[in-house]
Amino acid sequence: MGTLNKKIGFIGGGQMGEAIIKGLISAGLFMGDDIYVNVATDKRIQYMTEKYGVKVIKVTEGKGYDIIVDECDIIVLAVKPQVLKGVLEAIKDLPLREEHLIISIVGGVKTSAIEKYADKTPVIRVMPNTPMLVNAGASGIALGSRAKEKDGELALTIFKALGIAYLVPEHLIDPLTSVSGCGPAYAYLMIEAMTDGGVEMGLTRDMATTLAAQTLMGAAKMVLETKEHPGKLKDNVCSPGGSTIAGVHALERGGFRGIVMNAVEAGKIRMEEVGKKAE
Ligand SMILES: NC(=O)C1=CN([C@@H]2O[C@H](COP(=O)(O)OP(=O)(O)OC[C@H]3O[C@@H](n4cnc5c(N)ncnc54)[C@H](O)[C@@H]3O)[C@@H](O)[C@H]2O)C=CC1
Ligand SMILES: O=C(O)[C@@H]1CCC=N1
Repeated sequence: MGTLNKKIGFIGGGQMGEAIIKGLISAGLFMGDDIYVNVATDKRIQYMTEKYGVKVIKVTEGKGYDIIVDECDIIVLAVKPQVLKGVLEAIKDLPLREEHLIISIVGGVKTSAIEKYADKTPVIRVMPNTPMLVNAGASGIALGSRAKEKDGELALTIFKALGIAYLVPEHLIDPLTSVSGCGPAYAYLMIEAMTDGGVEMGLTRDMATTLAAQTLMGAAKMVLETKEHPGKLKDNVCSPGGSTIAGVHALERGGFRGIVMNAVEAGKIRMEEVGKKAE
């Protein structure tokens, strides 16, 4: 048994389910043996079993969730929003108890929508992100109406093992989604664009990608470790009359900060729409 001395089951073992499983095993919170995963394809059964030594159960015609409900203390909903309703319809008649904890990472879907299908079980909503795969995740956690402080502590322990995690009121989860959930994609665009610029100036693609990625990581580390305002750190790079301020001018002429703020706003609006459709 892992250090949490609990069993955890994942309904959905795709990209995010796998990222969480990998992090939990390497943190020692759960052993492969304590982890159950529902998957939808045979290929995934073989991959998850061989790679993580977890117990994998295939879902066919809406069946296969009972083992997770019977065996696990924590049930993680890690399917796409579009299939969530079918999953909830299928698990609502299973013996979900007060002692279970449901953790949903499904984008946009409120705890109240999930609580309707599980009349005793506490529900927690988490928005993690893909850098969990390399132990550098950033998650927001919100408690549903039945979740107690101890449930929040448990979720914090789980997601802090995969990076950083904040407990927030639920109305902040959609805004947070667009900053940290979607944010990696925005950062990859920046890395790709800086790489293309480097390639245009004659750098090899490999070297330019590594330089750009290391630069974003280093800049992020500076913000986190020095706790300086990003504007001050930016000023420190800009020599008077130098190259950085010329680059900053070019970015601002293109509306860089406004565009990024628009992206964060668009992500939040879309997440709300996706959530409403899924509920
Ligand atoms: N991709 C991301 O960066 C983030 C995603 N999320 C949320 O995580 C959830 C999962 O996303 P991903 O892992 O990226 O998707 P994914 O498509 O990689 O994984 C979903 C998995 O569920 C399986 N599945 C489909 N129907 C099923 C069923 N009825 N029962 C059991 N398993 C079933 C699929 O075969 C697939 O492997 C989504 O709701 C998304 O909003 C949250 C944070 C970040
Ligand atoms: O794009 C999405 O909807 C999900 C939620 C946050 C990241 N990926």
